[in-house]
Amino acid sequence: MTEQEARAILPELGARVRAWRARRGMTRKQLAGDSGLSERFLADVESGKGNVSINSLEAAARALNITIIELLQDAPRPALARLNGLLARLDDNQLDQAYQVLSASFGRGDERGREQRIALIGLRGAGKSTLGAQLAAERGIPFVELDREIEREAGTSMNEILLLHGQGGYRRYERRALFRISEDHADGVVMTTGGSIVSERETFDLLQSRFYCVWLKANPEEHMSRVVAQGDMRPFESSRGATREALDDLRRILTSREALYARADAVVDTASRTVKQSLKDLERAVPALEAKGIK
Ligand SMILES: Nc1ncnc2c1ncn2[C@@H]1O[C@H](COP(=O)(O)OP(=O)(O)OP(=O)(O)O)[C@@H](O)[C@H]1O
Ligand SMILES: O=C(O)C1=C[C@@H](O)[C@@H](O)[C@H](O)C1
Ligand SMILES: [Mg+2]
Repeated sequence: MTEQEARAILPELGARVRAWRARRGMTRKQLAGDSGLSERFLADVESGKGNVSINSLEAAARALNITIIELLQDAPRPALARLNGLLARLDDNQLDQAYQVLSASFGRGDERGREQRIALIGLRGAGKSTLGAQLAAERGIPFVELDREIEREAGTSMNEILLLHGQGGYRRYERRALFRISEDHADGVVMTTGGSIVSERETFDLLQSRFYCVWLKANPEEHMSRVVAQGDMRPFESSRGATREALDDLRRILTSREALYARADAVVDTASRTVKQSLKDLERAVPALEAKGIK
């Protein structure tokens, strides 16, 4: 973020503090009293001049009886807040059900050709490349690796993209590549993805809206032994192969992503299965192949 962009946030933040204070019907003097901040400081913040610290922001939010997140997020949409309130009471299973119901009514069913575009998601060593290539060959449809398409989009290697443009740049090329691949393959494709694709909501939403997603999973030990066999430990914390540290890191990453991967349309567990068995499981998990031209 440039200094100029950082400064542009301050008037926006000031307007939000003012709007919340108005909604609560609090004078600036009251907010100062309740938060322990000075009236002068609050006046500066509200007019976009004060570069407020996290602690002061927290104090103002608490006095307004909201969380710091609510203070920072975009203007609340009452209908969305009502829905969020309802969803927040559900457990994980109920949330999955709610997601299915909502996406069936309002979601991505109308995306042309979606069911024929298979995206394989999952952690490294899941078998995305191995099984993806075989599934595509069997179906007689193209096989693409998203990471290679991102490199094509950027005209340079993955390392260079990250070096030159950072994570943000990588994600931008990734979204462009996703658009292009889905536009180019109305008659079907099998695509592998990078393990972290689920971690940015906007990208994962785009992926799910245009591709039928299958989570290929395994247990941590198998992920690790498959990755070690390939001799490249990314993204796990290790310079010396399958250390305890690397396995702990893998477990942490898997745990933190499990609920996201689980949003896939289908799950195939490759643990203790041969490649041949998993290919059969994958075939069963994906929609039947439509004859070309029939939509
Ligand atoms: N049941 C199975 N299904 C898939 N692959 C398996 C299975 N059992 C063992 N393997 C082996 O695990 C490895 C999976 O590697 P692969 O490169 O396909 O994973 P990947 O998901 O593409 O990983 P990356 O994210 O690094 O690209 C292969 O060497 C494959 O032979
Ligand atoms: O799971 C991950 O976070 C990653 C997986 C790899 O495919 C690479 O995309 C990168 O090392 C990050
Ligand atoms: Mg791969």
